[in-house]
Amino acid sequence: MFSDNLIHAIKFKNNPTVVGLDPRIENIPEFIKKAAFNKYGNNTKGISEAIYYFNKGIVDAVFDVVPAVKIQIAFYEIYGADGIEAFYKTAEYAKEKGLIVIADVKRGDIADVAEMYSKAYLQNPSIDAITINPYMGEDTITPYIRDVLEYDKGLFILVKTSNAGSGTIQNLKTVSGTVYENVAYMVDKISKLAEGSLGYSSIGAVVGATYKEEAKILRKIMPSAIFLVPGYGAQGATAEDVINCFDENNLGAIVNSSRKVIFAYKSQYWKDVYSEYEFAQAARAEVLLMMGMINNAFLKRRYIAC
Ligand SMILES: O=c1ccn([C@@H]2O[C@H](COP(=O)(O)O)[C@@H](O)[C@H]2O)c(=O)[nH]1
Repeated sequence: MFSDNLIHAIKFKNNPTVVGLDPRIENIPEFIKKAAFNKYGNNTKGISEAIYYFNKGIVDAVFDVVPAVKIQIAFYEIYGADGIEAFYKTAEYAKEKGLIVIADVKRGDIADVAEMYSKAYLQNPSIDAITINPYMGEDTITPYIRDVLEYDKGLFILVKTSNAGSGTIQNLKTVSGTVYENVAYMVDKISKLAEGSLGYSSIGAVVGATYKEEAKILRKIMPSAIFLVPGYGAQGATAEDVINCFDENNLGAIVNSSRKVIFAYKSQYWKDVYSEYEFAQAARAEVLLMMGMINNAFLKRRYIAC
């Protein structure tokens, strides 16, 4: 089952971090762009080849230390069919390297249309899980639930997102709590349908790392949901901020970092250590640092509790 596989991978690697493959062409090393553009031209094909080559380097550098990658489809869609090809080639490559592949597609539409989106991703052998937007209502997520069970895949439902403006809608108060709490109650109910042998569900929630207090509330409302936690690093959240997303066993969450990891070679911290030719080693160093920070935060939490 998806949730069992994810929990096993997190335990095996002792690492709950996920590398986000959100390639921005302007940040990809010049030597990669030069090679791809010389071969295919500075067009959607050349850019998509550069992206794929870059992603491959990142995957090769981190596959043994992280359980999963999250691929944000927007960075591929922008390059049309060539970009989509790079998206699927990246997913296939990551899968070949034994990684769990999360496609961050944030779909949401009426049920008839959702059925198409659901099949498009959840039937694909290279994709293990997707993100969806539930804000059109419970009926719109039913097709995904069916496919999660049929194809043994995972689902991460947006509950409380990491962006600064998420409160304008998600924090609105209703007679039964905030909007995001109500969505969490719905996710909790649905997640019971897909619980694995380790007590975690293949139907999880997206909870932003940038909302520490909300995460504490949400952890209680959805005890068996695995949280996909974006917002670490580039959006400002730290290991201390994500700790509330984890349960008392230090499980139940995976923390994503995209820009901060994949473009680490350009950062203030690593730029004097790694050259652009060593972009992948820099990403590995950043991810190991993140892993260390989160594992330290677990120790600190236990120490304080004693
Ligand atoms: O609430 C959300 C949901 C998804 N995301 C996605 O996570 C990454 C964040 O990238 P960083 O570079 O680490 O900031 C990106 O793919 C978003 O689409 C999110 O940020 N917040």
